[in-house]
Amino acid sequence: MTVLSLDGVTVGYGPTPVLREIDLAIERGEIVGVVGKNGVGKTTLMKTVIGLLEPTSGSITYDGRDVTGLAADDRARSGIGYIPQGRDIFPDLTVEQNLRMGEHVNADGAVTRYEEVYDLFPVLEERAGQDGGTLSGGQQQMLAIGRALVGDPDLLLLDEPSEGVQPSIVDQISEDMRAINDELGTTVLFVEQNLGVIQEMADRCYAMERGTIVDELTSEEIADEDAIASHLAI
Ligand SMILES: Nc1ncnc2c1ncn2[C@@H]1O[C@H](COP(=O)(O)OP(=O)(O)OP(=O)(O)O)[C@@H](O)[C@H]1O
Repeated sequence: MTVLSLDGVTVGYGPTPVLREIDLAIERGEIVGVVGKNGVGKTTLMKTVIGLLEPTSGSITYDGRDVTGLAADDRARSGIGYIPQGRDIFPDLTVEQNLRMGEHVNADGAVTRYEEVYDLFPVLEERAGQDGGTLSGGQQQMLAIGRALVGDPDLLLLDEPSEGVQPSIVDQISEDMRAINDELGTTVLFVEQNLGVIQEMADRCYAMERGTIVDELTSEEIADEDAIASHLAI
């Protein structure tokens, strides 16, 4: 079943479009990557899906419902979680307080997943009383993922999870995302430039250039470094 589709979406920050005529479809349970060099519009795509930018034309369907005009907070409550580039955790709040922030997007009666978050990331339980700003980059990324999971999303959007994370932890983040997908059934759409993360996480990828989708890569093509390298900033 298709959980998210964009049909002919054109959007920008002013009169000039940054994304033009974007078509994509994500099936329930998939992990789909978006690759492309700096400035092609990957973050803009994420912001459009979560409702921070309104398309000038085209439509967005989530869970069988047209959400093109739906406000960002309503989209979050309907199950779209977002982990922004740079994570945006609250450095002066404790780990636990940061996680509690995730509850604010919950619809009344939604399950909050503290136990599952602490099972996935035991370090967050160990450091529950510590300020978020004292965690390493990788732990902050775990906290940002945990905060989004507390909101009980069906679809999780993740913007450059490997950025600012030391190489030894980067693999761990990819494995954690696969575990979240497997165990919680969460569908994932992520932006990434790190080849290893893309190869570890993605079932398939969309490749972007200058505001449009120019290619779709299968898992076989993702495994072939030469096929994917032209879409990355390396
Ligand atoms: N707030 C904004 N106002 C105006 N233009 C913006 C804004 N944010 C991004 N842009 C422009 O939109 C285009 C796409 O930017 P976007 O951040 O979506 O790219 P990206 O592929 O995510 O890049 P990166 O890999 O560097 O994060 C760029 O030309 C950028 O200058």
